Amino acid sequence: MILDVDIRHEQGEFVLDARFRSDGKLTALFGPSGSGKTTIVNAIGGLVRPDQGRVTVQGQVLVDTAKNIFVPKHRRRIGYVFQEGRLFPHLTVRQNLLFGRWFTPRQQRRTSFDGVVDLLGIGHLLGRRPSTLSGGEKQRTAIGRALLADPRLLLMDEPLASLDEARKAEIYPYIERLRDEAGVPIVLVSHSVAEIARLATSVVVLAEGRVTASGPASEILRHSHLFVPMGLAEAGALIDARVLRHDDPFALTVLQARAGTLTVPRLNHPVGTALRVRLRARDIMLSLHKPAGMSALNVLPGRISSIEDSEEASVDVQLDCGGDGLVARVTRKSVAELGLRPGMLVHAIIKSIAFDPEVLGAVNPSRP
Ligand SMILES: Nc1ncnc2c1ncn2[C@@H]1O[C@H](COP(=O)(O)OP(=O)(O)OP(=O)(O)O)[C@@H](O)[C@H]1O
Repeated sequence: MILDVDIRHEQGEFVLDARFRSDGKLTALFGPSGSGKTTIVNAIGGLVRPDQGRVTVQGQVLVDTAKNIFVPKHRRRIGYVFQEGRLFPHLTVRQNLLFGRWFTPRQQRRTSFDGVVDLLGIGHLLGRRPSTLSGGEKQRTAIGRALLADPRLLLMDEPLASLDEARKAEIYPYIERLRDEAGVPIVLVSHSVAEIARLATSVVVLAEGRVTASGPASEILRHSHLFVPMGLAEAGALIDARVLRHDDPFALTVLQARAGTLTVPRLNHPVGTALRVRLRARDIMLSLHKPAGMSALNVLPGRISSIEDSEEASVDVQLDCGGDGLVARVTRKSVAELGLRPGMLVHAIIKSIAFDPEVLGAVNPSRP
């Protein structure tokens, strides 16, 4: 188990009572402001000493109040990346990066300087000072500095929150590479469902100091009731696909998923690239028959696996489409009128514009 957290902690009026385990390469902590995300990150990093409980990272007990264990933060080998990179302004990028190394004894250094510089694409910035860098370049340098200390775990507390959408899109591929190549598990605090859908392998949902759900990202994101009240409109399926071919005359790309083929606006990824695609529940309609004479390009046959039991106007209908789990958010009225029930064969209709370029993340991205 990469991460095992079971803590209680009081802070003024606020009571944190959180328990979760994660084996994910990138665990996202998700929840409204004040739900306790930063407090958990700080308890893992050693900045907060919980009143009670245990924190274990990669098998090492960092906190166990029952045994009076509290490993001080400088002995935890946990890297931190904050919202605003916190680089040293008077040092160059190279010196900032090397600063990360000073605290790691030479014989424990496993990460290569050149490898990190290459992974984060910051070789051309080494002689510059932080004041001359863009927000995204600063964050890549801050990530590099944390990685060069050979951390057991990397904590990222809203590292992209201060960046605009364009800068975020620029940095996502680097975080994906970090997740897939660097071998250092990551805990990421995020408010953004789109960001989590793109980056997370596991998700822990928090509300008022408690864990309301946790598990693999593909499972958690499929259930909109887990996201109330923040992300109802954002819930959806995450499925794996590959670029099958490009249809240049029409500026389209065809993807192959287990569920079938999906046509999306032209992507720049080469044929064969593995992608993670998010299909939002609200963007999917259901039909009993294979539709004819309509403009939607994506129609996937599937079987209803379950229908949410709810008093609300809309409900989640979970589908199994050739082994891919999809979810459609439809009105309860439609469920009644179409006579939808588990086991039934239906067609999920998805408009190609429902594919959101920002969440089409490469699973094993090529070097940008
Ligand atoms: N030192 C402190 N003393 C008293 N209360 C605190 C202290 N630090 C945090 N809190 C309270 O603890 C609660 C949880 O804070 P925390 O920063 O963990 O939330 P969060 O989920 O990270 O929020 P955000 O998304 O806004 O960063 C909040 O109600 C906050 O006001």
